[in-house]
Amino acid sequence: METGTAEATADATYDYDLVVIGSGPAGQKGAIAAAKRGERVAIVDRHEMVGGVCLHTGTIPSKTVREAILHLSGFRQRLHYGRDYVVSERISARDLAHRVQAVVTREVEVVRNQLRRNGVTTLAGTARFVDPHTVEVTEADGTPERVRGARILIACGTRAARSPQIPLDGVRIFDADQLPALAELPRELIVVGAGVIGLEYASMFTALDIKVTIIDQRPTLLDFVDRELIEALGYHMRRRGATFRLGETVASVGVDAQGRVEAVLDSGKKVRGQALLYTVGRQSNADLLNLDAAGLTADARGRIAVDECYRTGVPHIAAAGDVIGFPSLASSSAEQGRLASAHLFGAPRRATPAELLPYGIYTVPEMSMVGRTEQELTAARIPYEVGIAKYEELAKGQIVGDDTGMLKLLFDPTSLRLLGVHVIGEGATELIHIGQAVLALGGTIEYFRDTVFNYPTLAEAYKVAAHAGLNRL
Ligand SMILES: Cc1cc2nc3c(=O)[nH]c(=O)nc-3n(C[C@H](O)[C@H](O)[C@H](O)COP(=O)(O)OP(=O)(O)OC[C@H]3O[C@@H](n4cnc5c(N)ncnc54)[C@H](O)[C@@H]3O)c2cc1C
Ligand SMILES: NC(=O)c1ccc[n+]([C@@H]2O[C@H](COP(=O)([O-])OP(=O)(O)OC[C@H]3O[C@@H](n4cnc5c(N)ncnc54)[C@H](O)[C@@H]3O)[C@@H](O)[C@H]2O)c1
Repeated sequence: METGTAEATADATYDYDLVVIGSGPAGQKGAIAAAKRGERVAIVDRHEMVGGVCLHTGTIPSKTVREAILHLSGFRQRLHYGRDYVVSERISARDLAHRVQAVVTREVEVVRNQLRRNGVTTLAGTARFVDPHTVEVTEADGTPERVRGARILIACGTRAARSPQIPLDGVRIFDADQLPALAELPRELIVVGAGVIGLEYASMFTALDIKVTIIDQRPTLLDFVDRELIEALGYHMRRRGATFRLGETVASVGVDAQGRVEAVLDSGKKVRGQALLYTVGRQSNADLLNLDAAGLTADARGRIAVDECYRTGVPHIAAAGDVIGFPSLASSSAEQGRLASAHLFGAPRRATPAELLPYGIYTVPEMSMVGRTEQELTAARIPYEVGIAKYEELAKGQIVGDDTGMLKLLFDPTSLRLLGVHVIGEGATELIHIGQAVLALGGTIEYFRDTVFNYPTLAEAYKVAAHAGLNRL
């Protein structure tokens, strides 16, 4: 196996020390990490996709839409001014798209500048392997160019999974990749697939008083999330008019004679609505890479297998991000890209252990977690105690207009070591990092009891929960 910068740069037959396929979080961070070491790096992506799914159709657009909805609907102020309070009487798809466009344009600039400043060459086009060191980059006009890399990082990510039974038109029947470009908001929406994407969008739309029906073949929602949080989410969404049809599989989708979208379920039922969002998972882009030519294979779901150093079966080729599967998050993909790049150049770094990865789920209300759930601890027969703080007990909860949030600490009743943190409510995805730090450092919940937090803050929930937990012992 080739390692070390010297051998790679000494070999004049390579155009680059590293060629990166895909400019999402994994590709970007992998490319920049190598460039910072002084390597010659090229990154390949279609011109209009620089920044990846993360920037153009995934994380950034969806979180911007969420923020725009919460702002324009006056959702956060309803505790103070009543459930009918709105900031803008008519919220259109154009209002949301305008905000997405502004954020994406700015972020694309940031990504392009970062790559340029670090001397990374951007090659516009789609890459496919010709041999294990050569990729052919085909530009939009069809012109091919071949580049040779001493090392290659595959970070080609995913696209929305599609099915011939679901005739997407991007107007009435659409997937998450098409949603940010919608011309009109429906008054009622069917969401097929209650994974993270489906639930995030479904809950955002209920905040706009759009009538949402959520269908999923599984009987329960997001099994990796604390059950109390899921119950709370379901309660809030139902209160805003959402209907859940769980344990039901969608067999096909069509449009009826009245122009209404109709989802036909395996059970024979039909669910009708004005529009349908299809979010049943993601499909890897590895099928477009001609992996055979590189001596690589992907599994049935298009995922490329890697070892703990992100190396594929071909030692000079690494893979990172969604194309390697779990956990398929922008946050972890970026870190995997950095680590893969470091390993490729023989400078290994330690990865964050999986149990310390935080999850942020931007439903309304948002949820976040780190460490273990009650279900996992019970299954592993690990004794635990619980400390809960409700936002209604916090002055800041009242101030920001959230009196339904909750923070839950799970800890060892003997050693008092923190085992898990689960939060639902305003600021959950930010708050979680306090718990993550204590968990990573092997701390106990006495830390929260003995620390002075700013007042008034939502972070104070840690102290309230720690006291509540200790009182139960
Ligand atoms: C709707 C939605 C919301 C999400 N929200 C969150 C969130 O809130 N938080 C979070 O952490 N994660 C979120 N995610 C997941 C996150 O977006 C992904 O985990 C992340 O984008 C994966 O990064 P990546 O680098 O693997 O690839 P991607 O971001 O998928 O980028 C891959 C890039 O590779 C390019 N590419 C593919 N094939 C080729 C080829 N042959 N040649 C050249 N280029 C190629 C593509 O054009 C694309 O630009 C969300 C995803 C979606 C869809
Ligand atoms: N905040 C975040 O971190 C965030 C946000 C969005 C997306 N993501 C990432 O994106 C990835 C993809 O998310 P996703 O929600 O598309 O996929 P998913 O695989 O998580 O969920 C798809 C859901 O669709 C259901 N389903 C599949 N076929 C069906 C059918 N015919 N009828 C009814 N239900 C059906 C499945 O049971 C499943 O619950 C996730 O793995 C996640 O990591 C992360």
